[in-house]
Amino acid sequence: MEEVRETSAWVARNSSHVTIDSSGLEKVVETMKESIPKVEWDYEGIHYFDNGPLTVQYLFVLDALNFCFWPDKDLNYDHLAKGLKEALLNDHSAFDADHLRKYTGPQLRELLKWPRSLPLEEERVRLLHEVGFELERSFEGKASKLVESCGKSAVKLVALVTRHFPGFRDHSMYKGHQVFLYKRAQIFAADLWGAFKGQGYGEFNDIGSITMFADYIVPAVLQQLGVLKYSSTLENAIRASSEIGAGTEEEVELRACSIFAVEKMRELLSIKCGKQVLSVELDLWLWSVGVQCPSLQHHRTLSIYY
Ligand SMILES: Nc1nc2c(c(CN[C@H]3C=C[C@H](O)[C@@H]3O)cn2[C@@H]2O[C@H](COP(=O)(O)O)[C@@H](O)[C@H]2O)c(=O)[nH]1
Repeated sequence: MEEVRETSAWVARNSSHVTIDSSGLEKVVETMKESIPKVEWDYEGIHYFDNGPLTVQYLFVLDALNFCFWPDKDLNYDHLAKGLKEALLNDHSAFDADHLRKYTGPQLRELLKWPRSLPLEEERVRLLHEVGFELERSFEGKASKLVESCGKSAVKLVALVTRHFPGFRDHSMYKGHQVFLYKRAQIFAADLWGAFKGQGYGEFNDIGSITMFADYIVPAVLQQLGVLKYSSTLENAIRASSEIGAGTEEEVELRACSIFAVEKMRELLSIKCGKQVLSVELDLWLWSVGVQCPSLQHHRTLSIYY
């Protein structure tokens, strides 16, 4: 994901509101010298897995909807992963492409057993339709065909997903530059790799190319660890739970600086301790720390990308 790395680095070099504190970064790496924390994919036991193509379909639908849970204070990622799993266990055809094309808001709510409107519900439904329609048009209705056509390359998979499915084209304009973040497309590749343990549909020869997934949890963890520093205006806005507009400098910097910081962390681990770690592994560790910390305050942006 050279374009994600390069454009995030550009943002980090030109940022106004978020900075990477190199001594904070070194301290964190120091604590990881002895043993690098490793978190098992699906450590929560909430995902569907049958070692076959239906799991690929499940993960693609999951990552098509893997964004913006916070507007409902009781809703989180676990509800989505578990709800979709239950739906699939009850009806193996629930995510067939022709079904995906037809979901309504109330049906999606029912599927997730959620008693009220979902945040950005209309967008969630539109994205499901987009996935169903394009899978049917180009991949015989099967996300597994999409994955098979990538020749074990995560980079190709991200390129193919973003080319065919506009909802996955997570990018922004920043100080006149186009910045690529591709959170949901990259996490789809990582979820396959994690779920299938690097085998079968999860075998990618270039998994090291994937960056961290710029969401709203990991930036907050990096700040708490002292790796990211915010301007006082940004810090106050996050503390006050004020909404931060999508595409604002602040929002792009929070996400891009997180990607750059995790790349730096990986580099430093290699230089200082000779340990080779994947950004995907660092991401899952940082994310799991964040979701287990209920007092963590994260930035709030209405977005379909994360
Ligand atoms: N960077 C990063 N962000 C991630 C995930 C995951 C889940 N990955 C699964 C894969 C294997 C594991 O076992 C995990 O279960 C979700 N998110 C993001 O978090 C936010 C949800 O927060 P809350 O509202 O509190 O539930 C939202 O933006 C969502 O898109 C990740 O891994 N990395």
